[in-house]
Amino acid sequence: MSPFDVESAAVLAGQLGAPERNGAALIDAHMLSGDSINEMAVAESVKQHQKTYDLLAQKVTYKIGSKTAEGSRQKILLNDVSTVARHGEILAVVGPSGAGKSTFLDAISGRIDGSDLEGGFLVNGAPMDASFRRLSGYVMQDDQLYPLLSVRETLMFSARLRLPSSMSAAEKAARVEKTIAELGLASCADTRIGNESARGISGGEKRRVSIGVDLIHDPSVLFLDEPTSGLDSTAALNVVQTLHTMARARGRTIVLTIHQPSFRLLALIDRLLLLARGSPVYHGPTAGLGDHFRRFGRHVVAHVNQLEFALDVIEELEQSPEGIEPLVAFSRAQLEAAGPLARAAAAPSALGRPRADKFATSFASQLWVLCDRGARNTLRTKELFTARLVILCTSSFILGSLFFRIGYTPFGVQARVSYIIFVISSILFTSTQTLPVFLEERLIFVRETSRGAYRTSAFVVAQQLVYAPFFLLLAVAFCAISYFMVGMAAGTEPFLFFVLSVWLVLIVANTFVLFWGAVVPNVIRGNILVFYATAYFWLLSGFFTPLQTIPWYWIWAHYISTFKYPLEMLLENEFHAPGVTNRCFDGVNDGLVTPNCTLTPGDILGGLKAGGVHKWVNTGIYVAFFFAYSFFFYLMLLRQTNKTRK
Ligand SMILES: Nc1ncnc2c1ncn2[C@@H]1O[C@H](COP(=O)(O)OP(=O)(O)OP(=O)(O)O)[C@@H](O)[C@H]1O
Repeated sequence: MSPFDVESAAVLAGQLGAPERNGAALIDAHMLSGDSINEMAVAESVKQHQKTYDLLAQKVTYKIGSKTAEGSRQKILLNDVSTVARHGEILAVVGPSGAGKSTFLDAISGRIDGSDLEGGFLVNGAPMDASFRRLSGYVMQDDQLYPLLSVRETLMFSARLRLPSSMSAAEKAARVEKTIAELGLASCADTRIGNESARGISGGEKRRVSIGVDLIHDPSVLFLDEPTSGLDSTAALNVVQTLHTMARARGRTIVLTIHQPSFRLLALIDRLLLLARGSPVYHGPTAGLGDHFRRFGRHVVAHVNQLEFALDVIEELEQSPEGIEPLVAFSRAQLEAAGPLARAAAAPSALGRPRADKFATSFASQLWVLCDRGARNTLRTKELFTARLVILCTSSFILGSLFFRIGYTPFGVQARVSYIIFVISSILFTSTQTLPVFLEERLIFVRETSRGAYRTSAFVVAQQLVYAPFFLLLAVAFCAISYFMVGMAAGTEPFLFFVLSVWLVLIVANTFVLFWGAVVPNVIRGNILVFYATAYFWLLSGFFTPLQTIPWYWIWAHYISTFKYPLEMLLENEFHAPGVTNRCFDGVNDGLVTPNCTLTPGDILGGLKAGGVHKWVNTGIYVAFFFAYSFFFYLMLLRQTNKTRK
């Protein structure tokens, strides 16, 4: 073992800087050092890359549930687990199914919060804080990727978001190509990711793309939950080989969970944390696992995968009357005999406190990339784009033919009002189309922003910028078909105002749905919530329930109704239009308003309680609604980003 290796382990133990290291720390340092480490390479990498991180988990216990009067309903998911993950190494968290591997990975990566988590985590000797999440990458067990982007596009967007602006586009593209080659994705680089409805790349390839997305910016610390699941043995070996090289060559710290690794794969792993029912039953160099079990009284047969053997022993003990307790107690005693894993370090170690540069790129650059990605996804999502365009155009044509060329009669009034109400309600009630698409995107958003890929504000603005032109196209297409068929107020200004209003209704309705999409856990609840909220806004818009009949405690709902403002805007636009305002609608005096006219546009607006506020004032209020919902959407997303397992 080189002096460097001993020293860095001692650093981890919080002993660096002490004039004399005591025996326990040195034992600890020796225990922490893996024999298989290519010391020169790691030492060299430390020289080149100052940002290397060592993690220490100290006596971590995680319980869920609560203690009740009748007894404890608590479940212990992690029980007094301590471990160390060093730069330049791979630490694998292993154990039978349900042992707590993913839970431990969540804990050490800062994804578990709250009073149920006991013990502590140190990063280079300093307590782990929120900034740590930004400098580390986390590859989840579920692949959360945009199904309509190709492999190359997916990796390129990740590179554009996560690599610094100082890198040229060519350098970023080169990094993407290198990642594609390293992960063996060349043959499917231009294939779309796909999903249940549209077949794309295979499950194993998806796994590798997910890893690539988080590898591309070369994070200092990388957590991977089951990176080899769904991969054949060669592909699994390639992935772990890539991680191994990354750890060695660049001094990265890698922590992963893994199920039954093969012999060859195990050789690439430096350190193991073996868990059984949430308790540690071995922690140390991979090569030491056999010895540990030998000391426990179980002799590993030669040429047998040591980990497989250990898992078999655990399973056998679990079936026995005394359970795994003897092994847990033995392992604890071994750990204690070796000395404390680390002394709590009050001061940050020489490797430095974790420093997370907030974001790799500027707000403008993030916005540009997110708009580019959002536009591609929207254009390729048929339910959002083509289908919605076709539905709105068809609906507009049906409406136009139903109220074709209505005149200036009482029926004309009814038809105009019905047309306006139908336009608003059909848009508001069909806006939930965005919900399922957004809920899928939300998972990707959380994955990306929780690791500091971009600002939440950039995402919110990009969402609006991507949708706005698309909604303008829908509004123009819809109005161009039915507005003239119905024979609404003639003239450029009323028509353009009508288009503007329809556009705003589409935008506000979409923002309203996005806001709920950031709150609700699933599509069903989201649909119900949006539907009922919209239905009550409709009821309380003032059209069905006159303002004076609404109980005082529901008046607030009238003023925040998403129907009220566009309804008044469009009614005023129609009945105050130059060509309509002097028309008589009583059916007798069809023509200009005369003293005998019994139904003037003023009477109509008065009866509908509209026109009291200028249409541009209502427009201003409606635009304010858009900003308010966008802001709430932003706040809810921020909550999602910072959400941790409680
Ligand atoms: N929210 C929860 N409520 C109750 N039990 C939970 C909860 N989360 C996890 N568990 C339980 O905690 C244990 C550890 O779960 P975890 O997912 O960490 O195991 P694992 O070792 O990663 O399993 P696998 O290899 O099957 O993925 C399991 O028994 C699981 O059922």
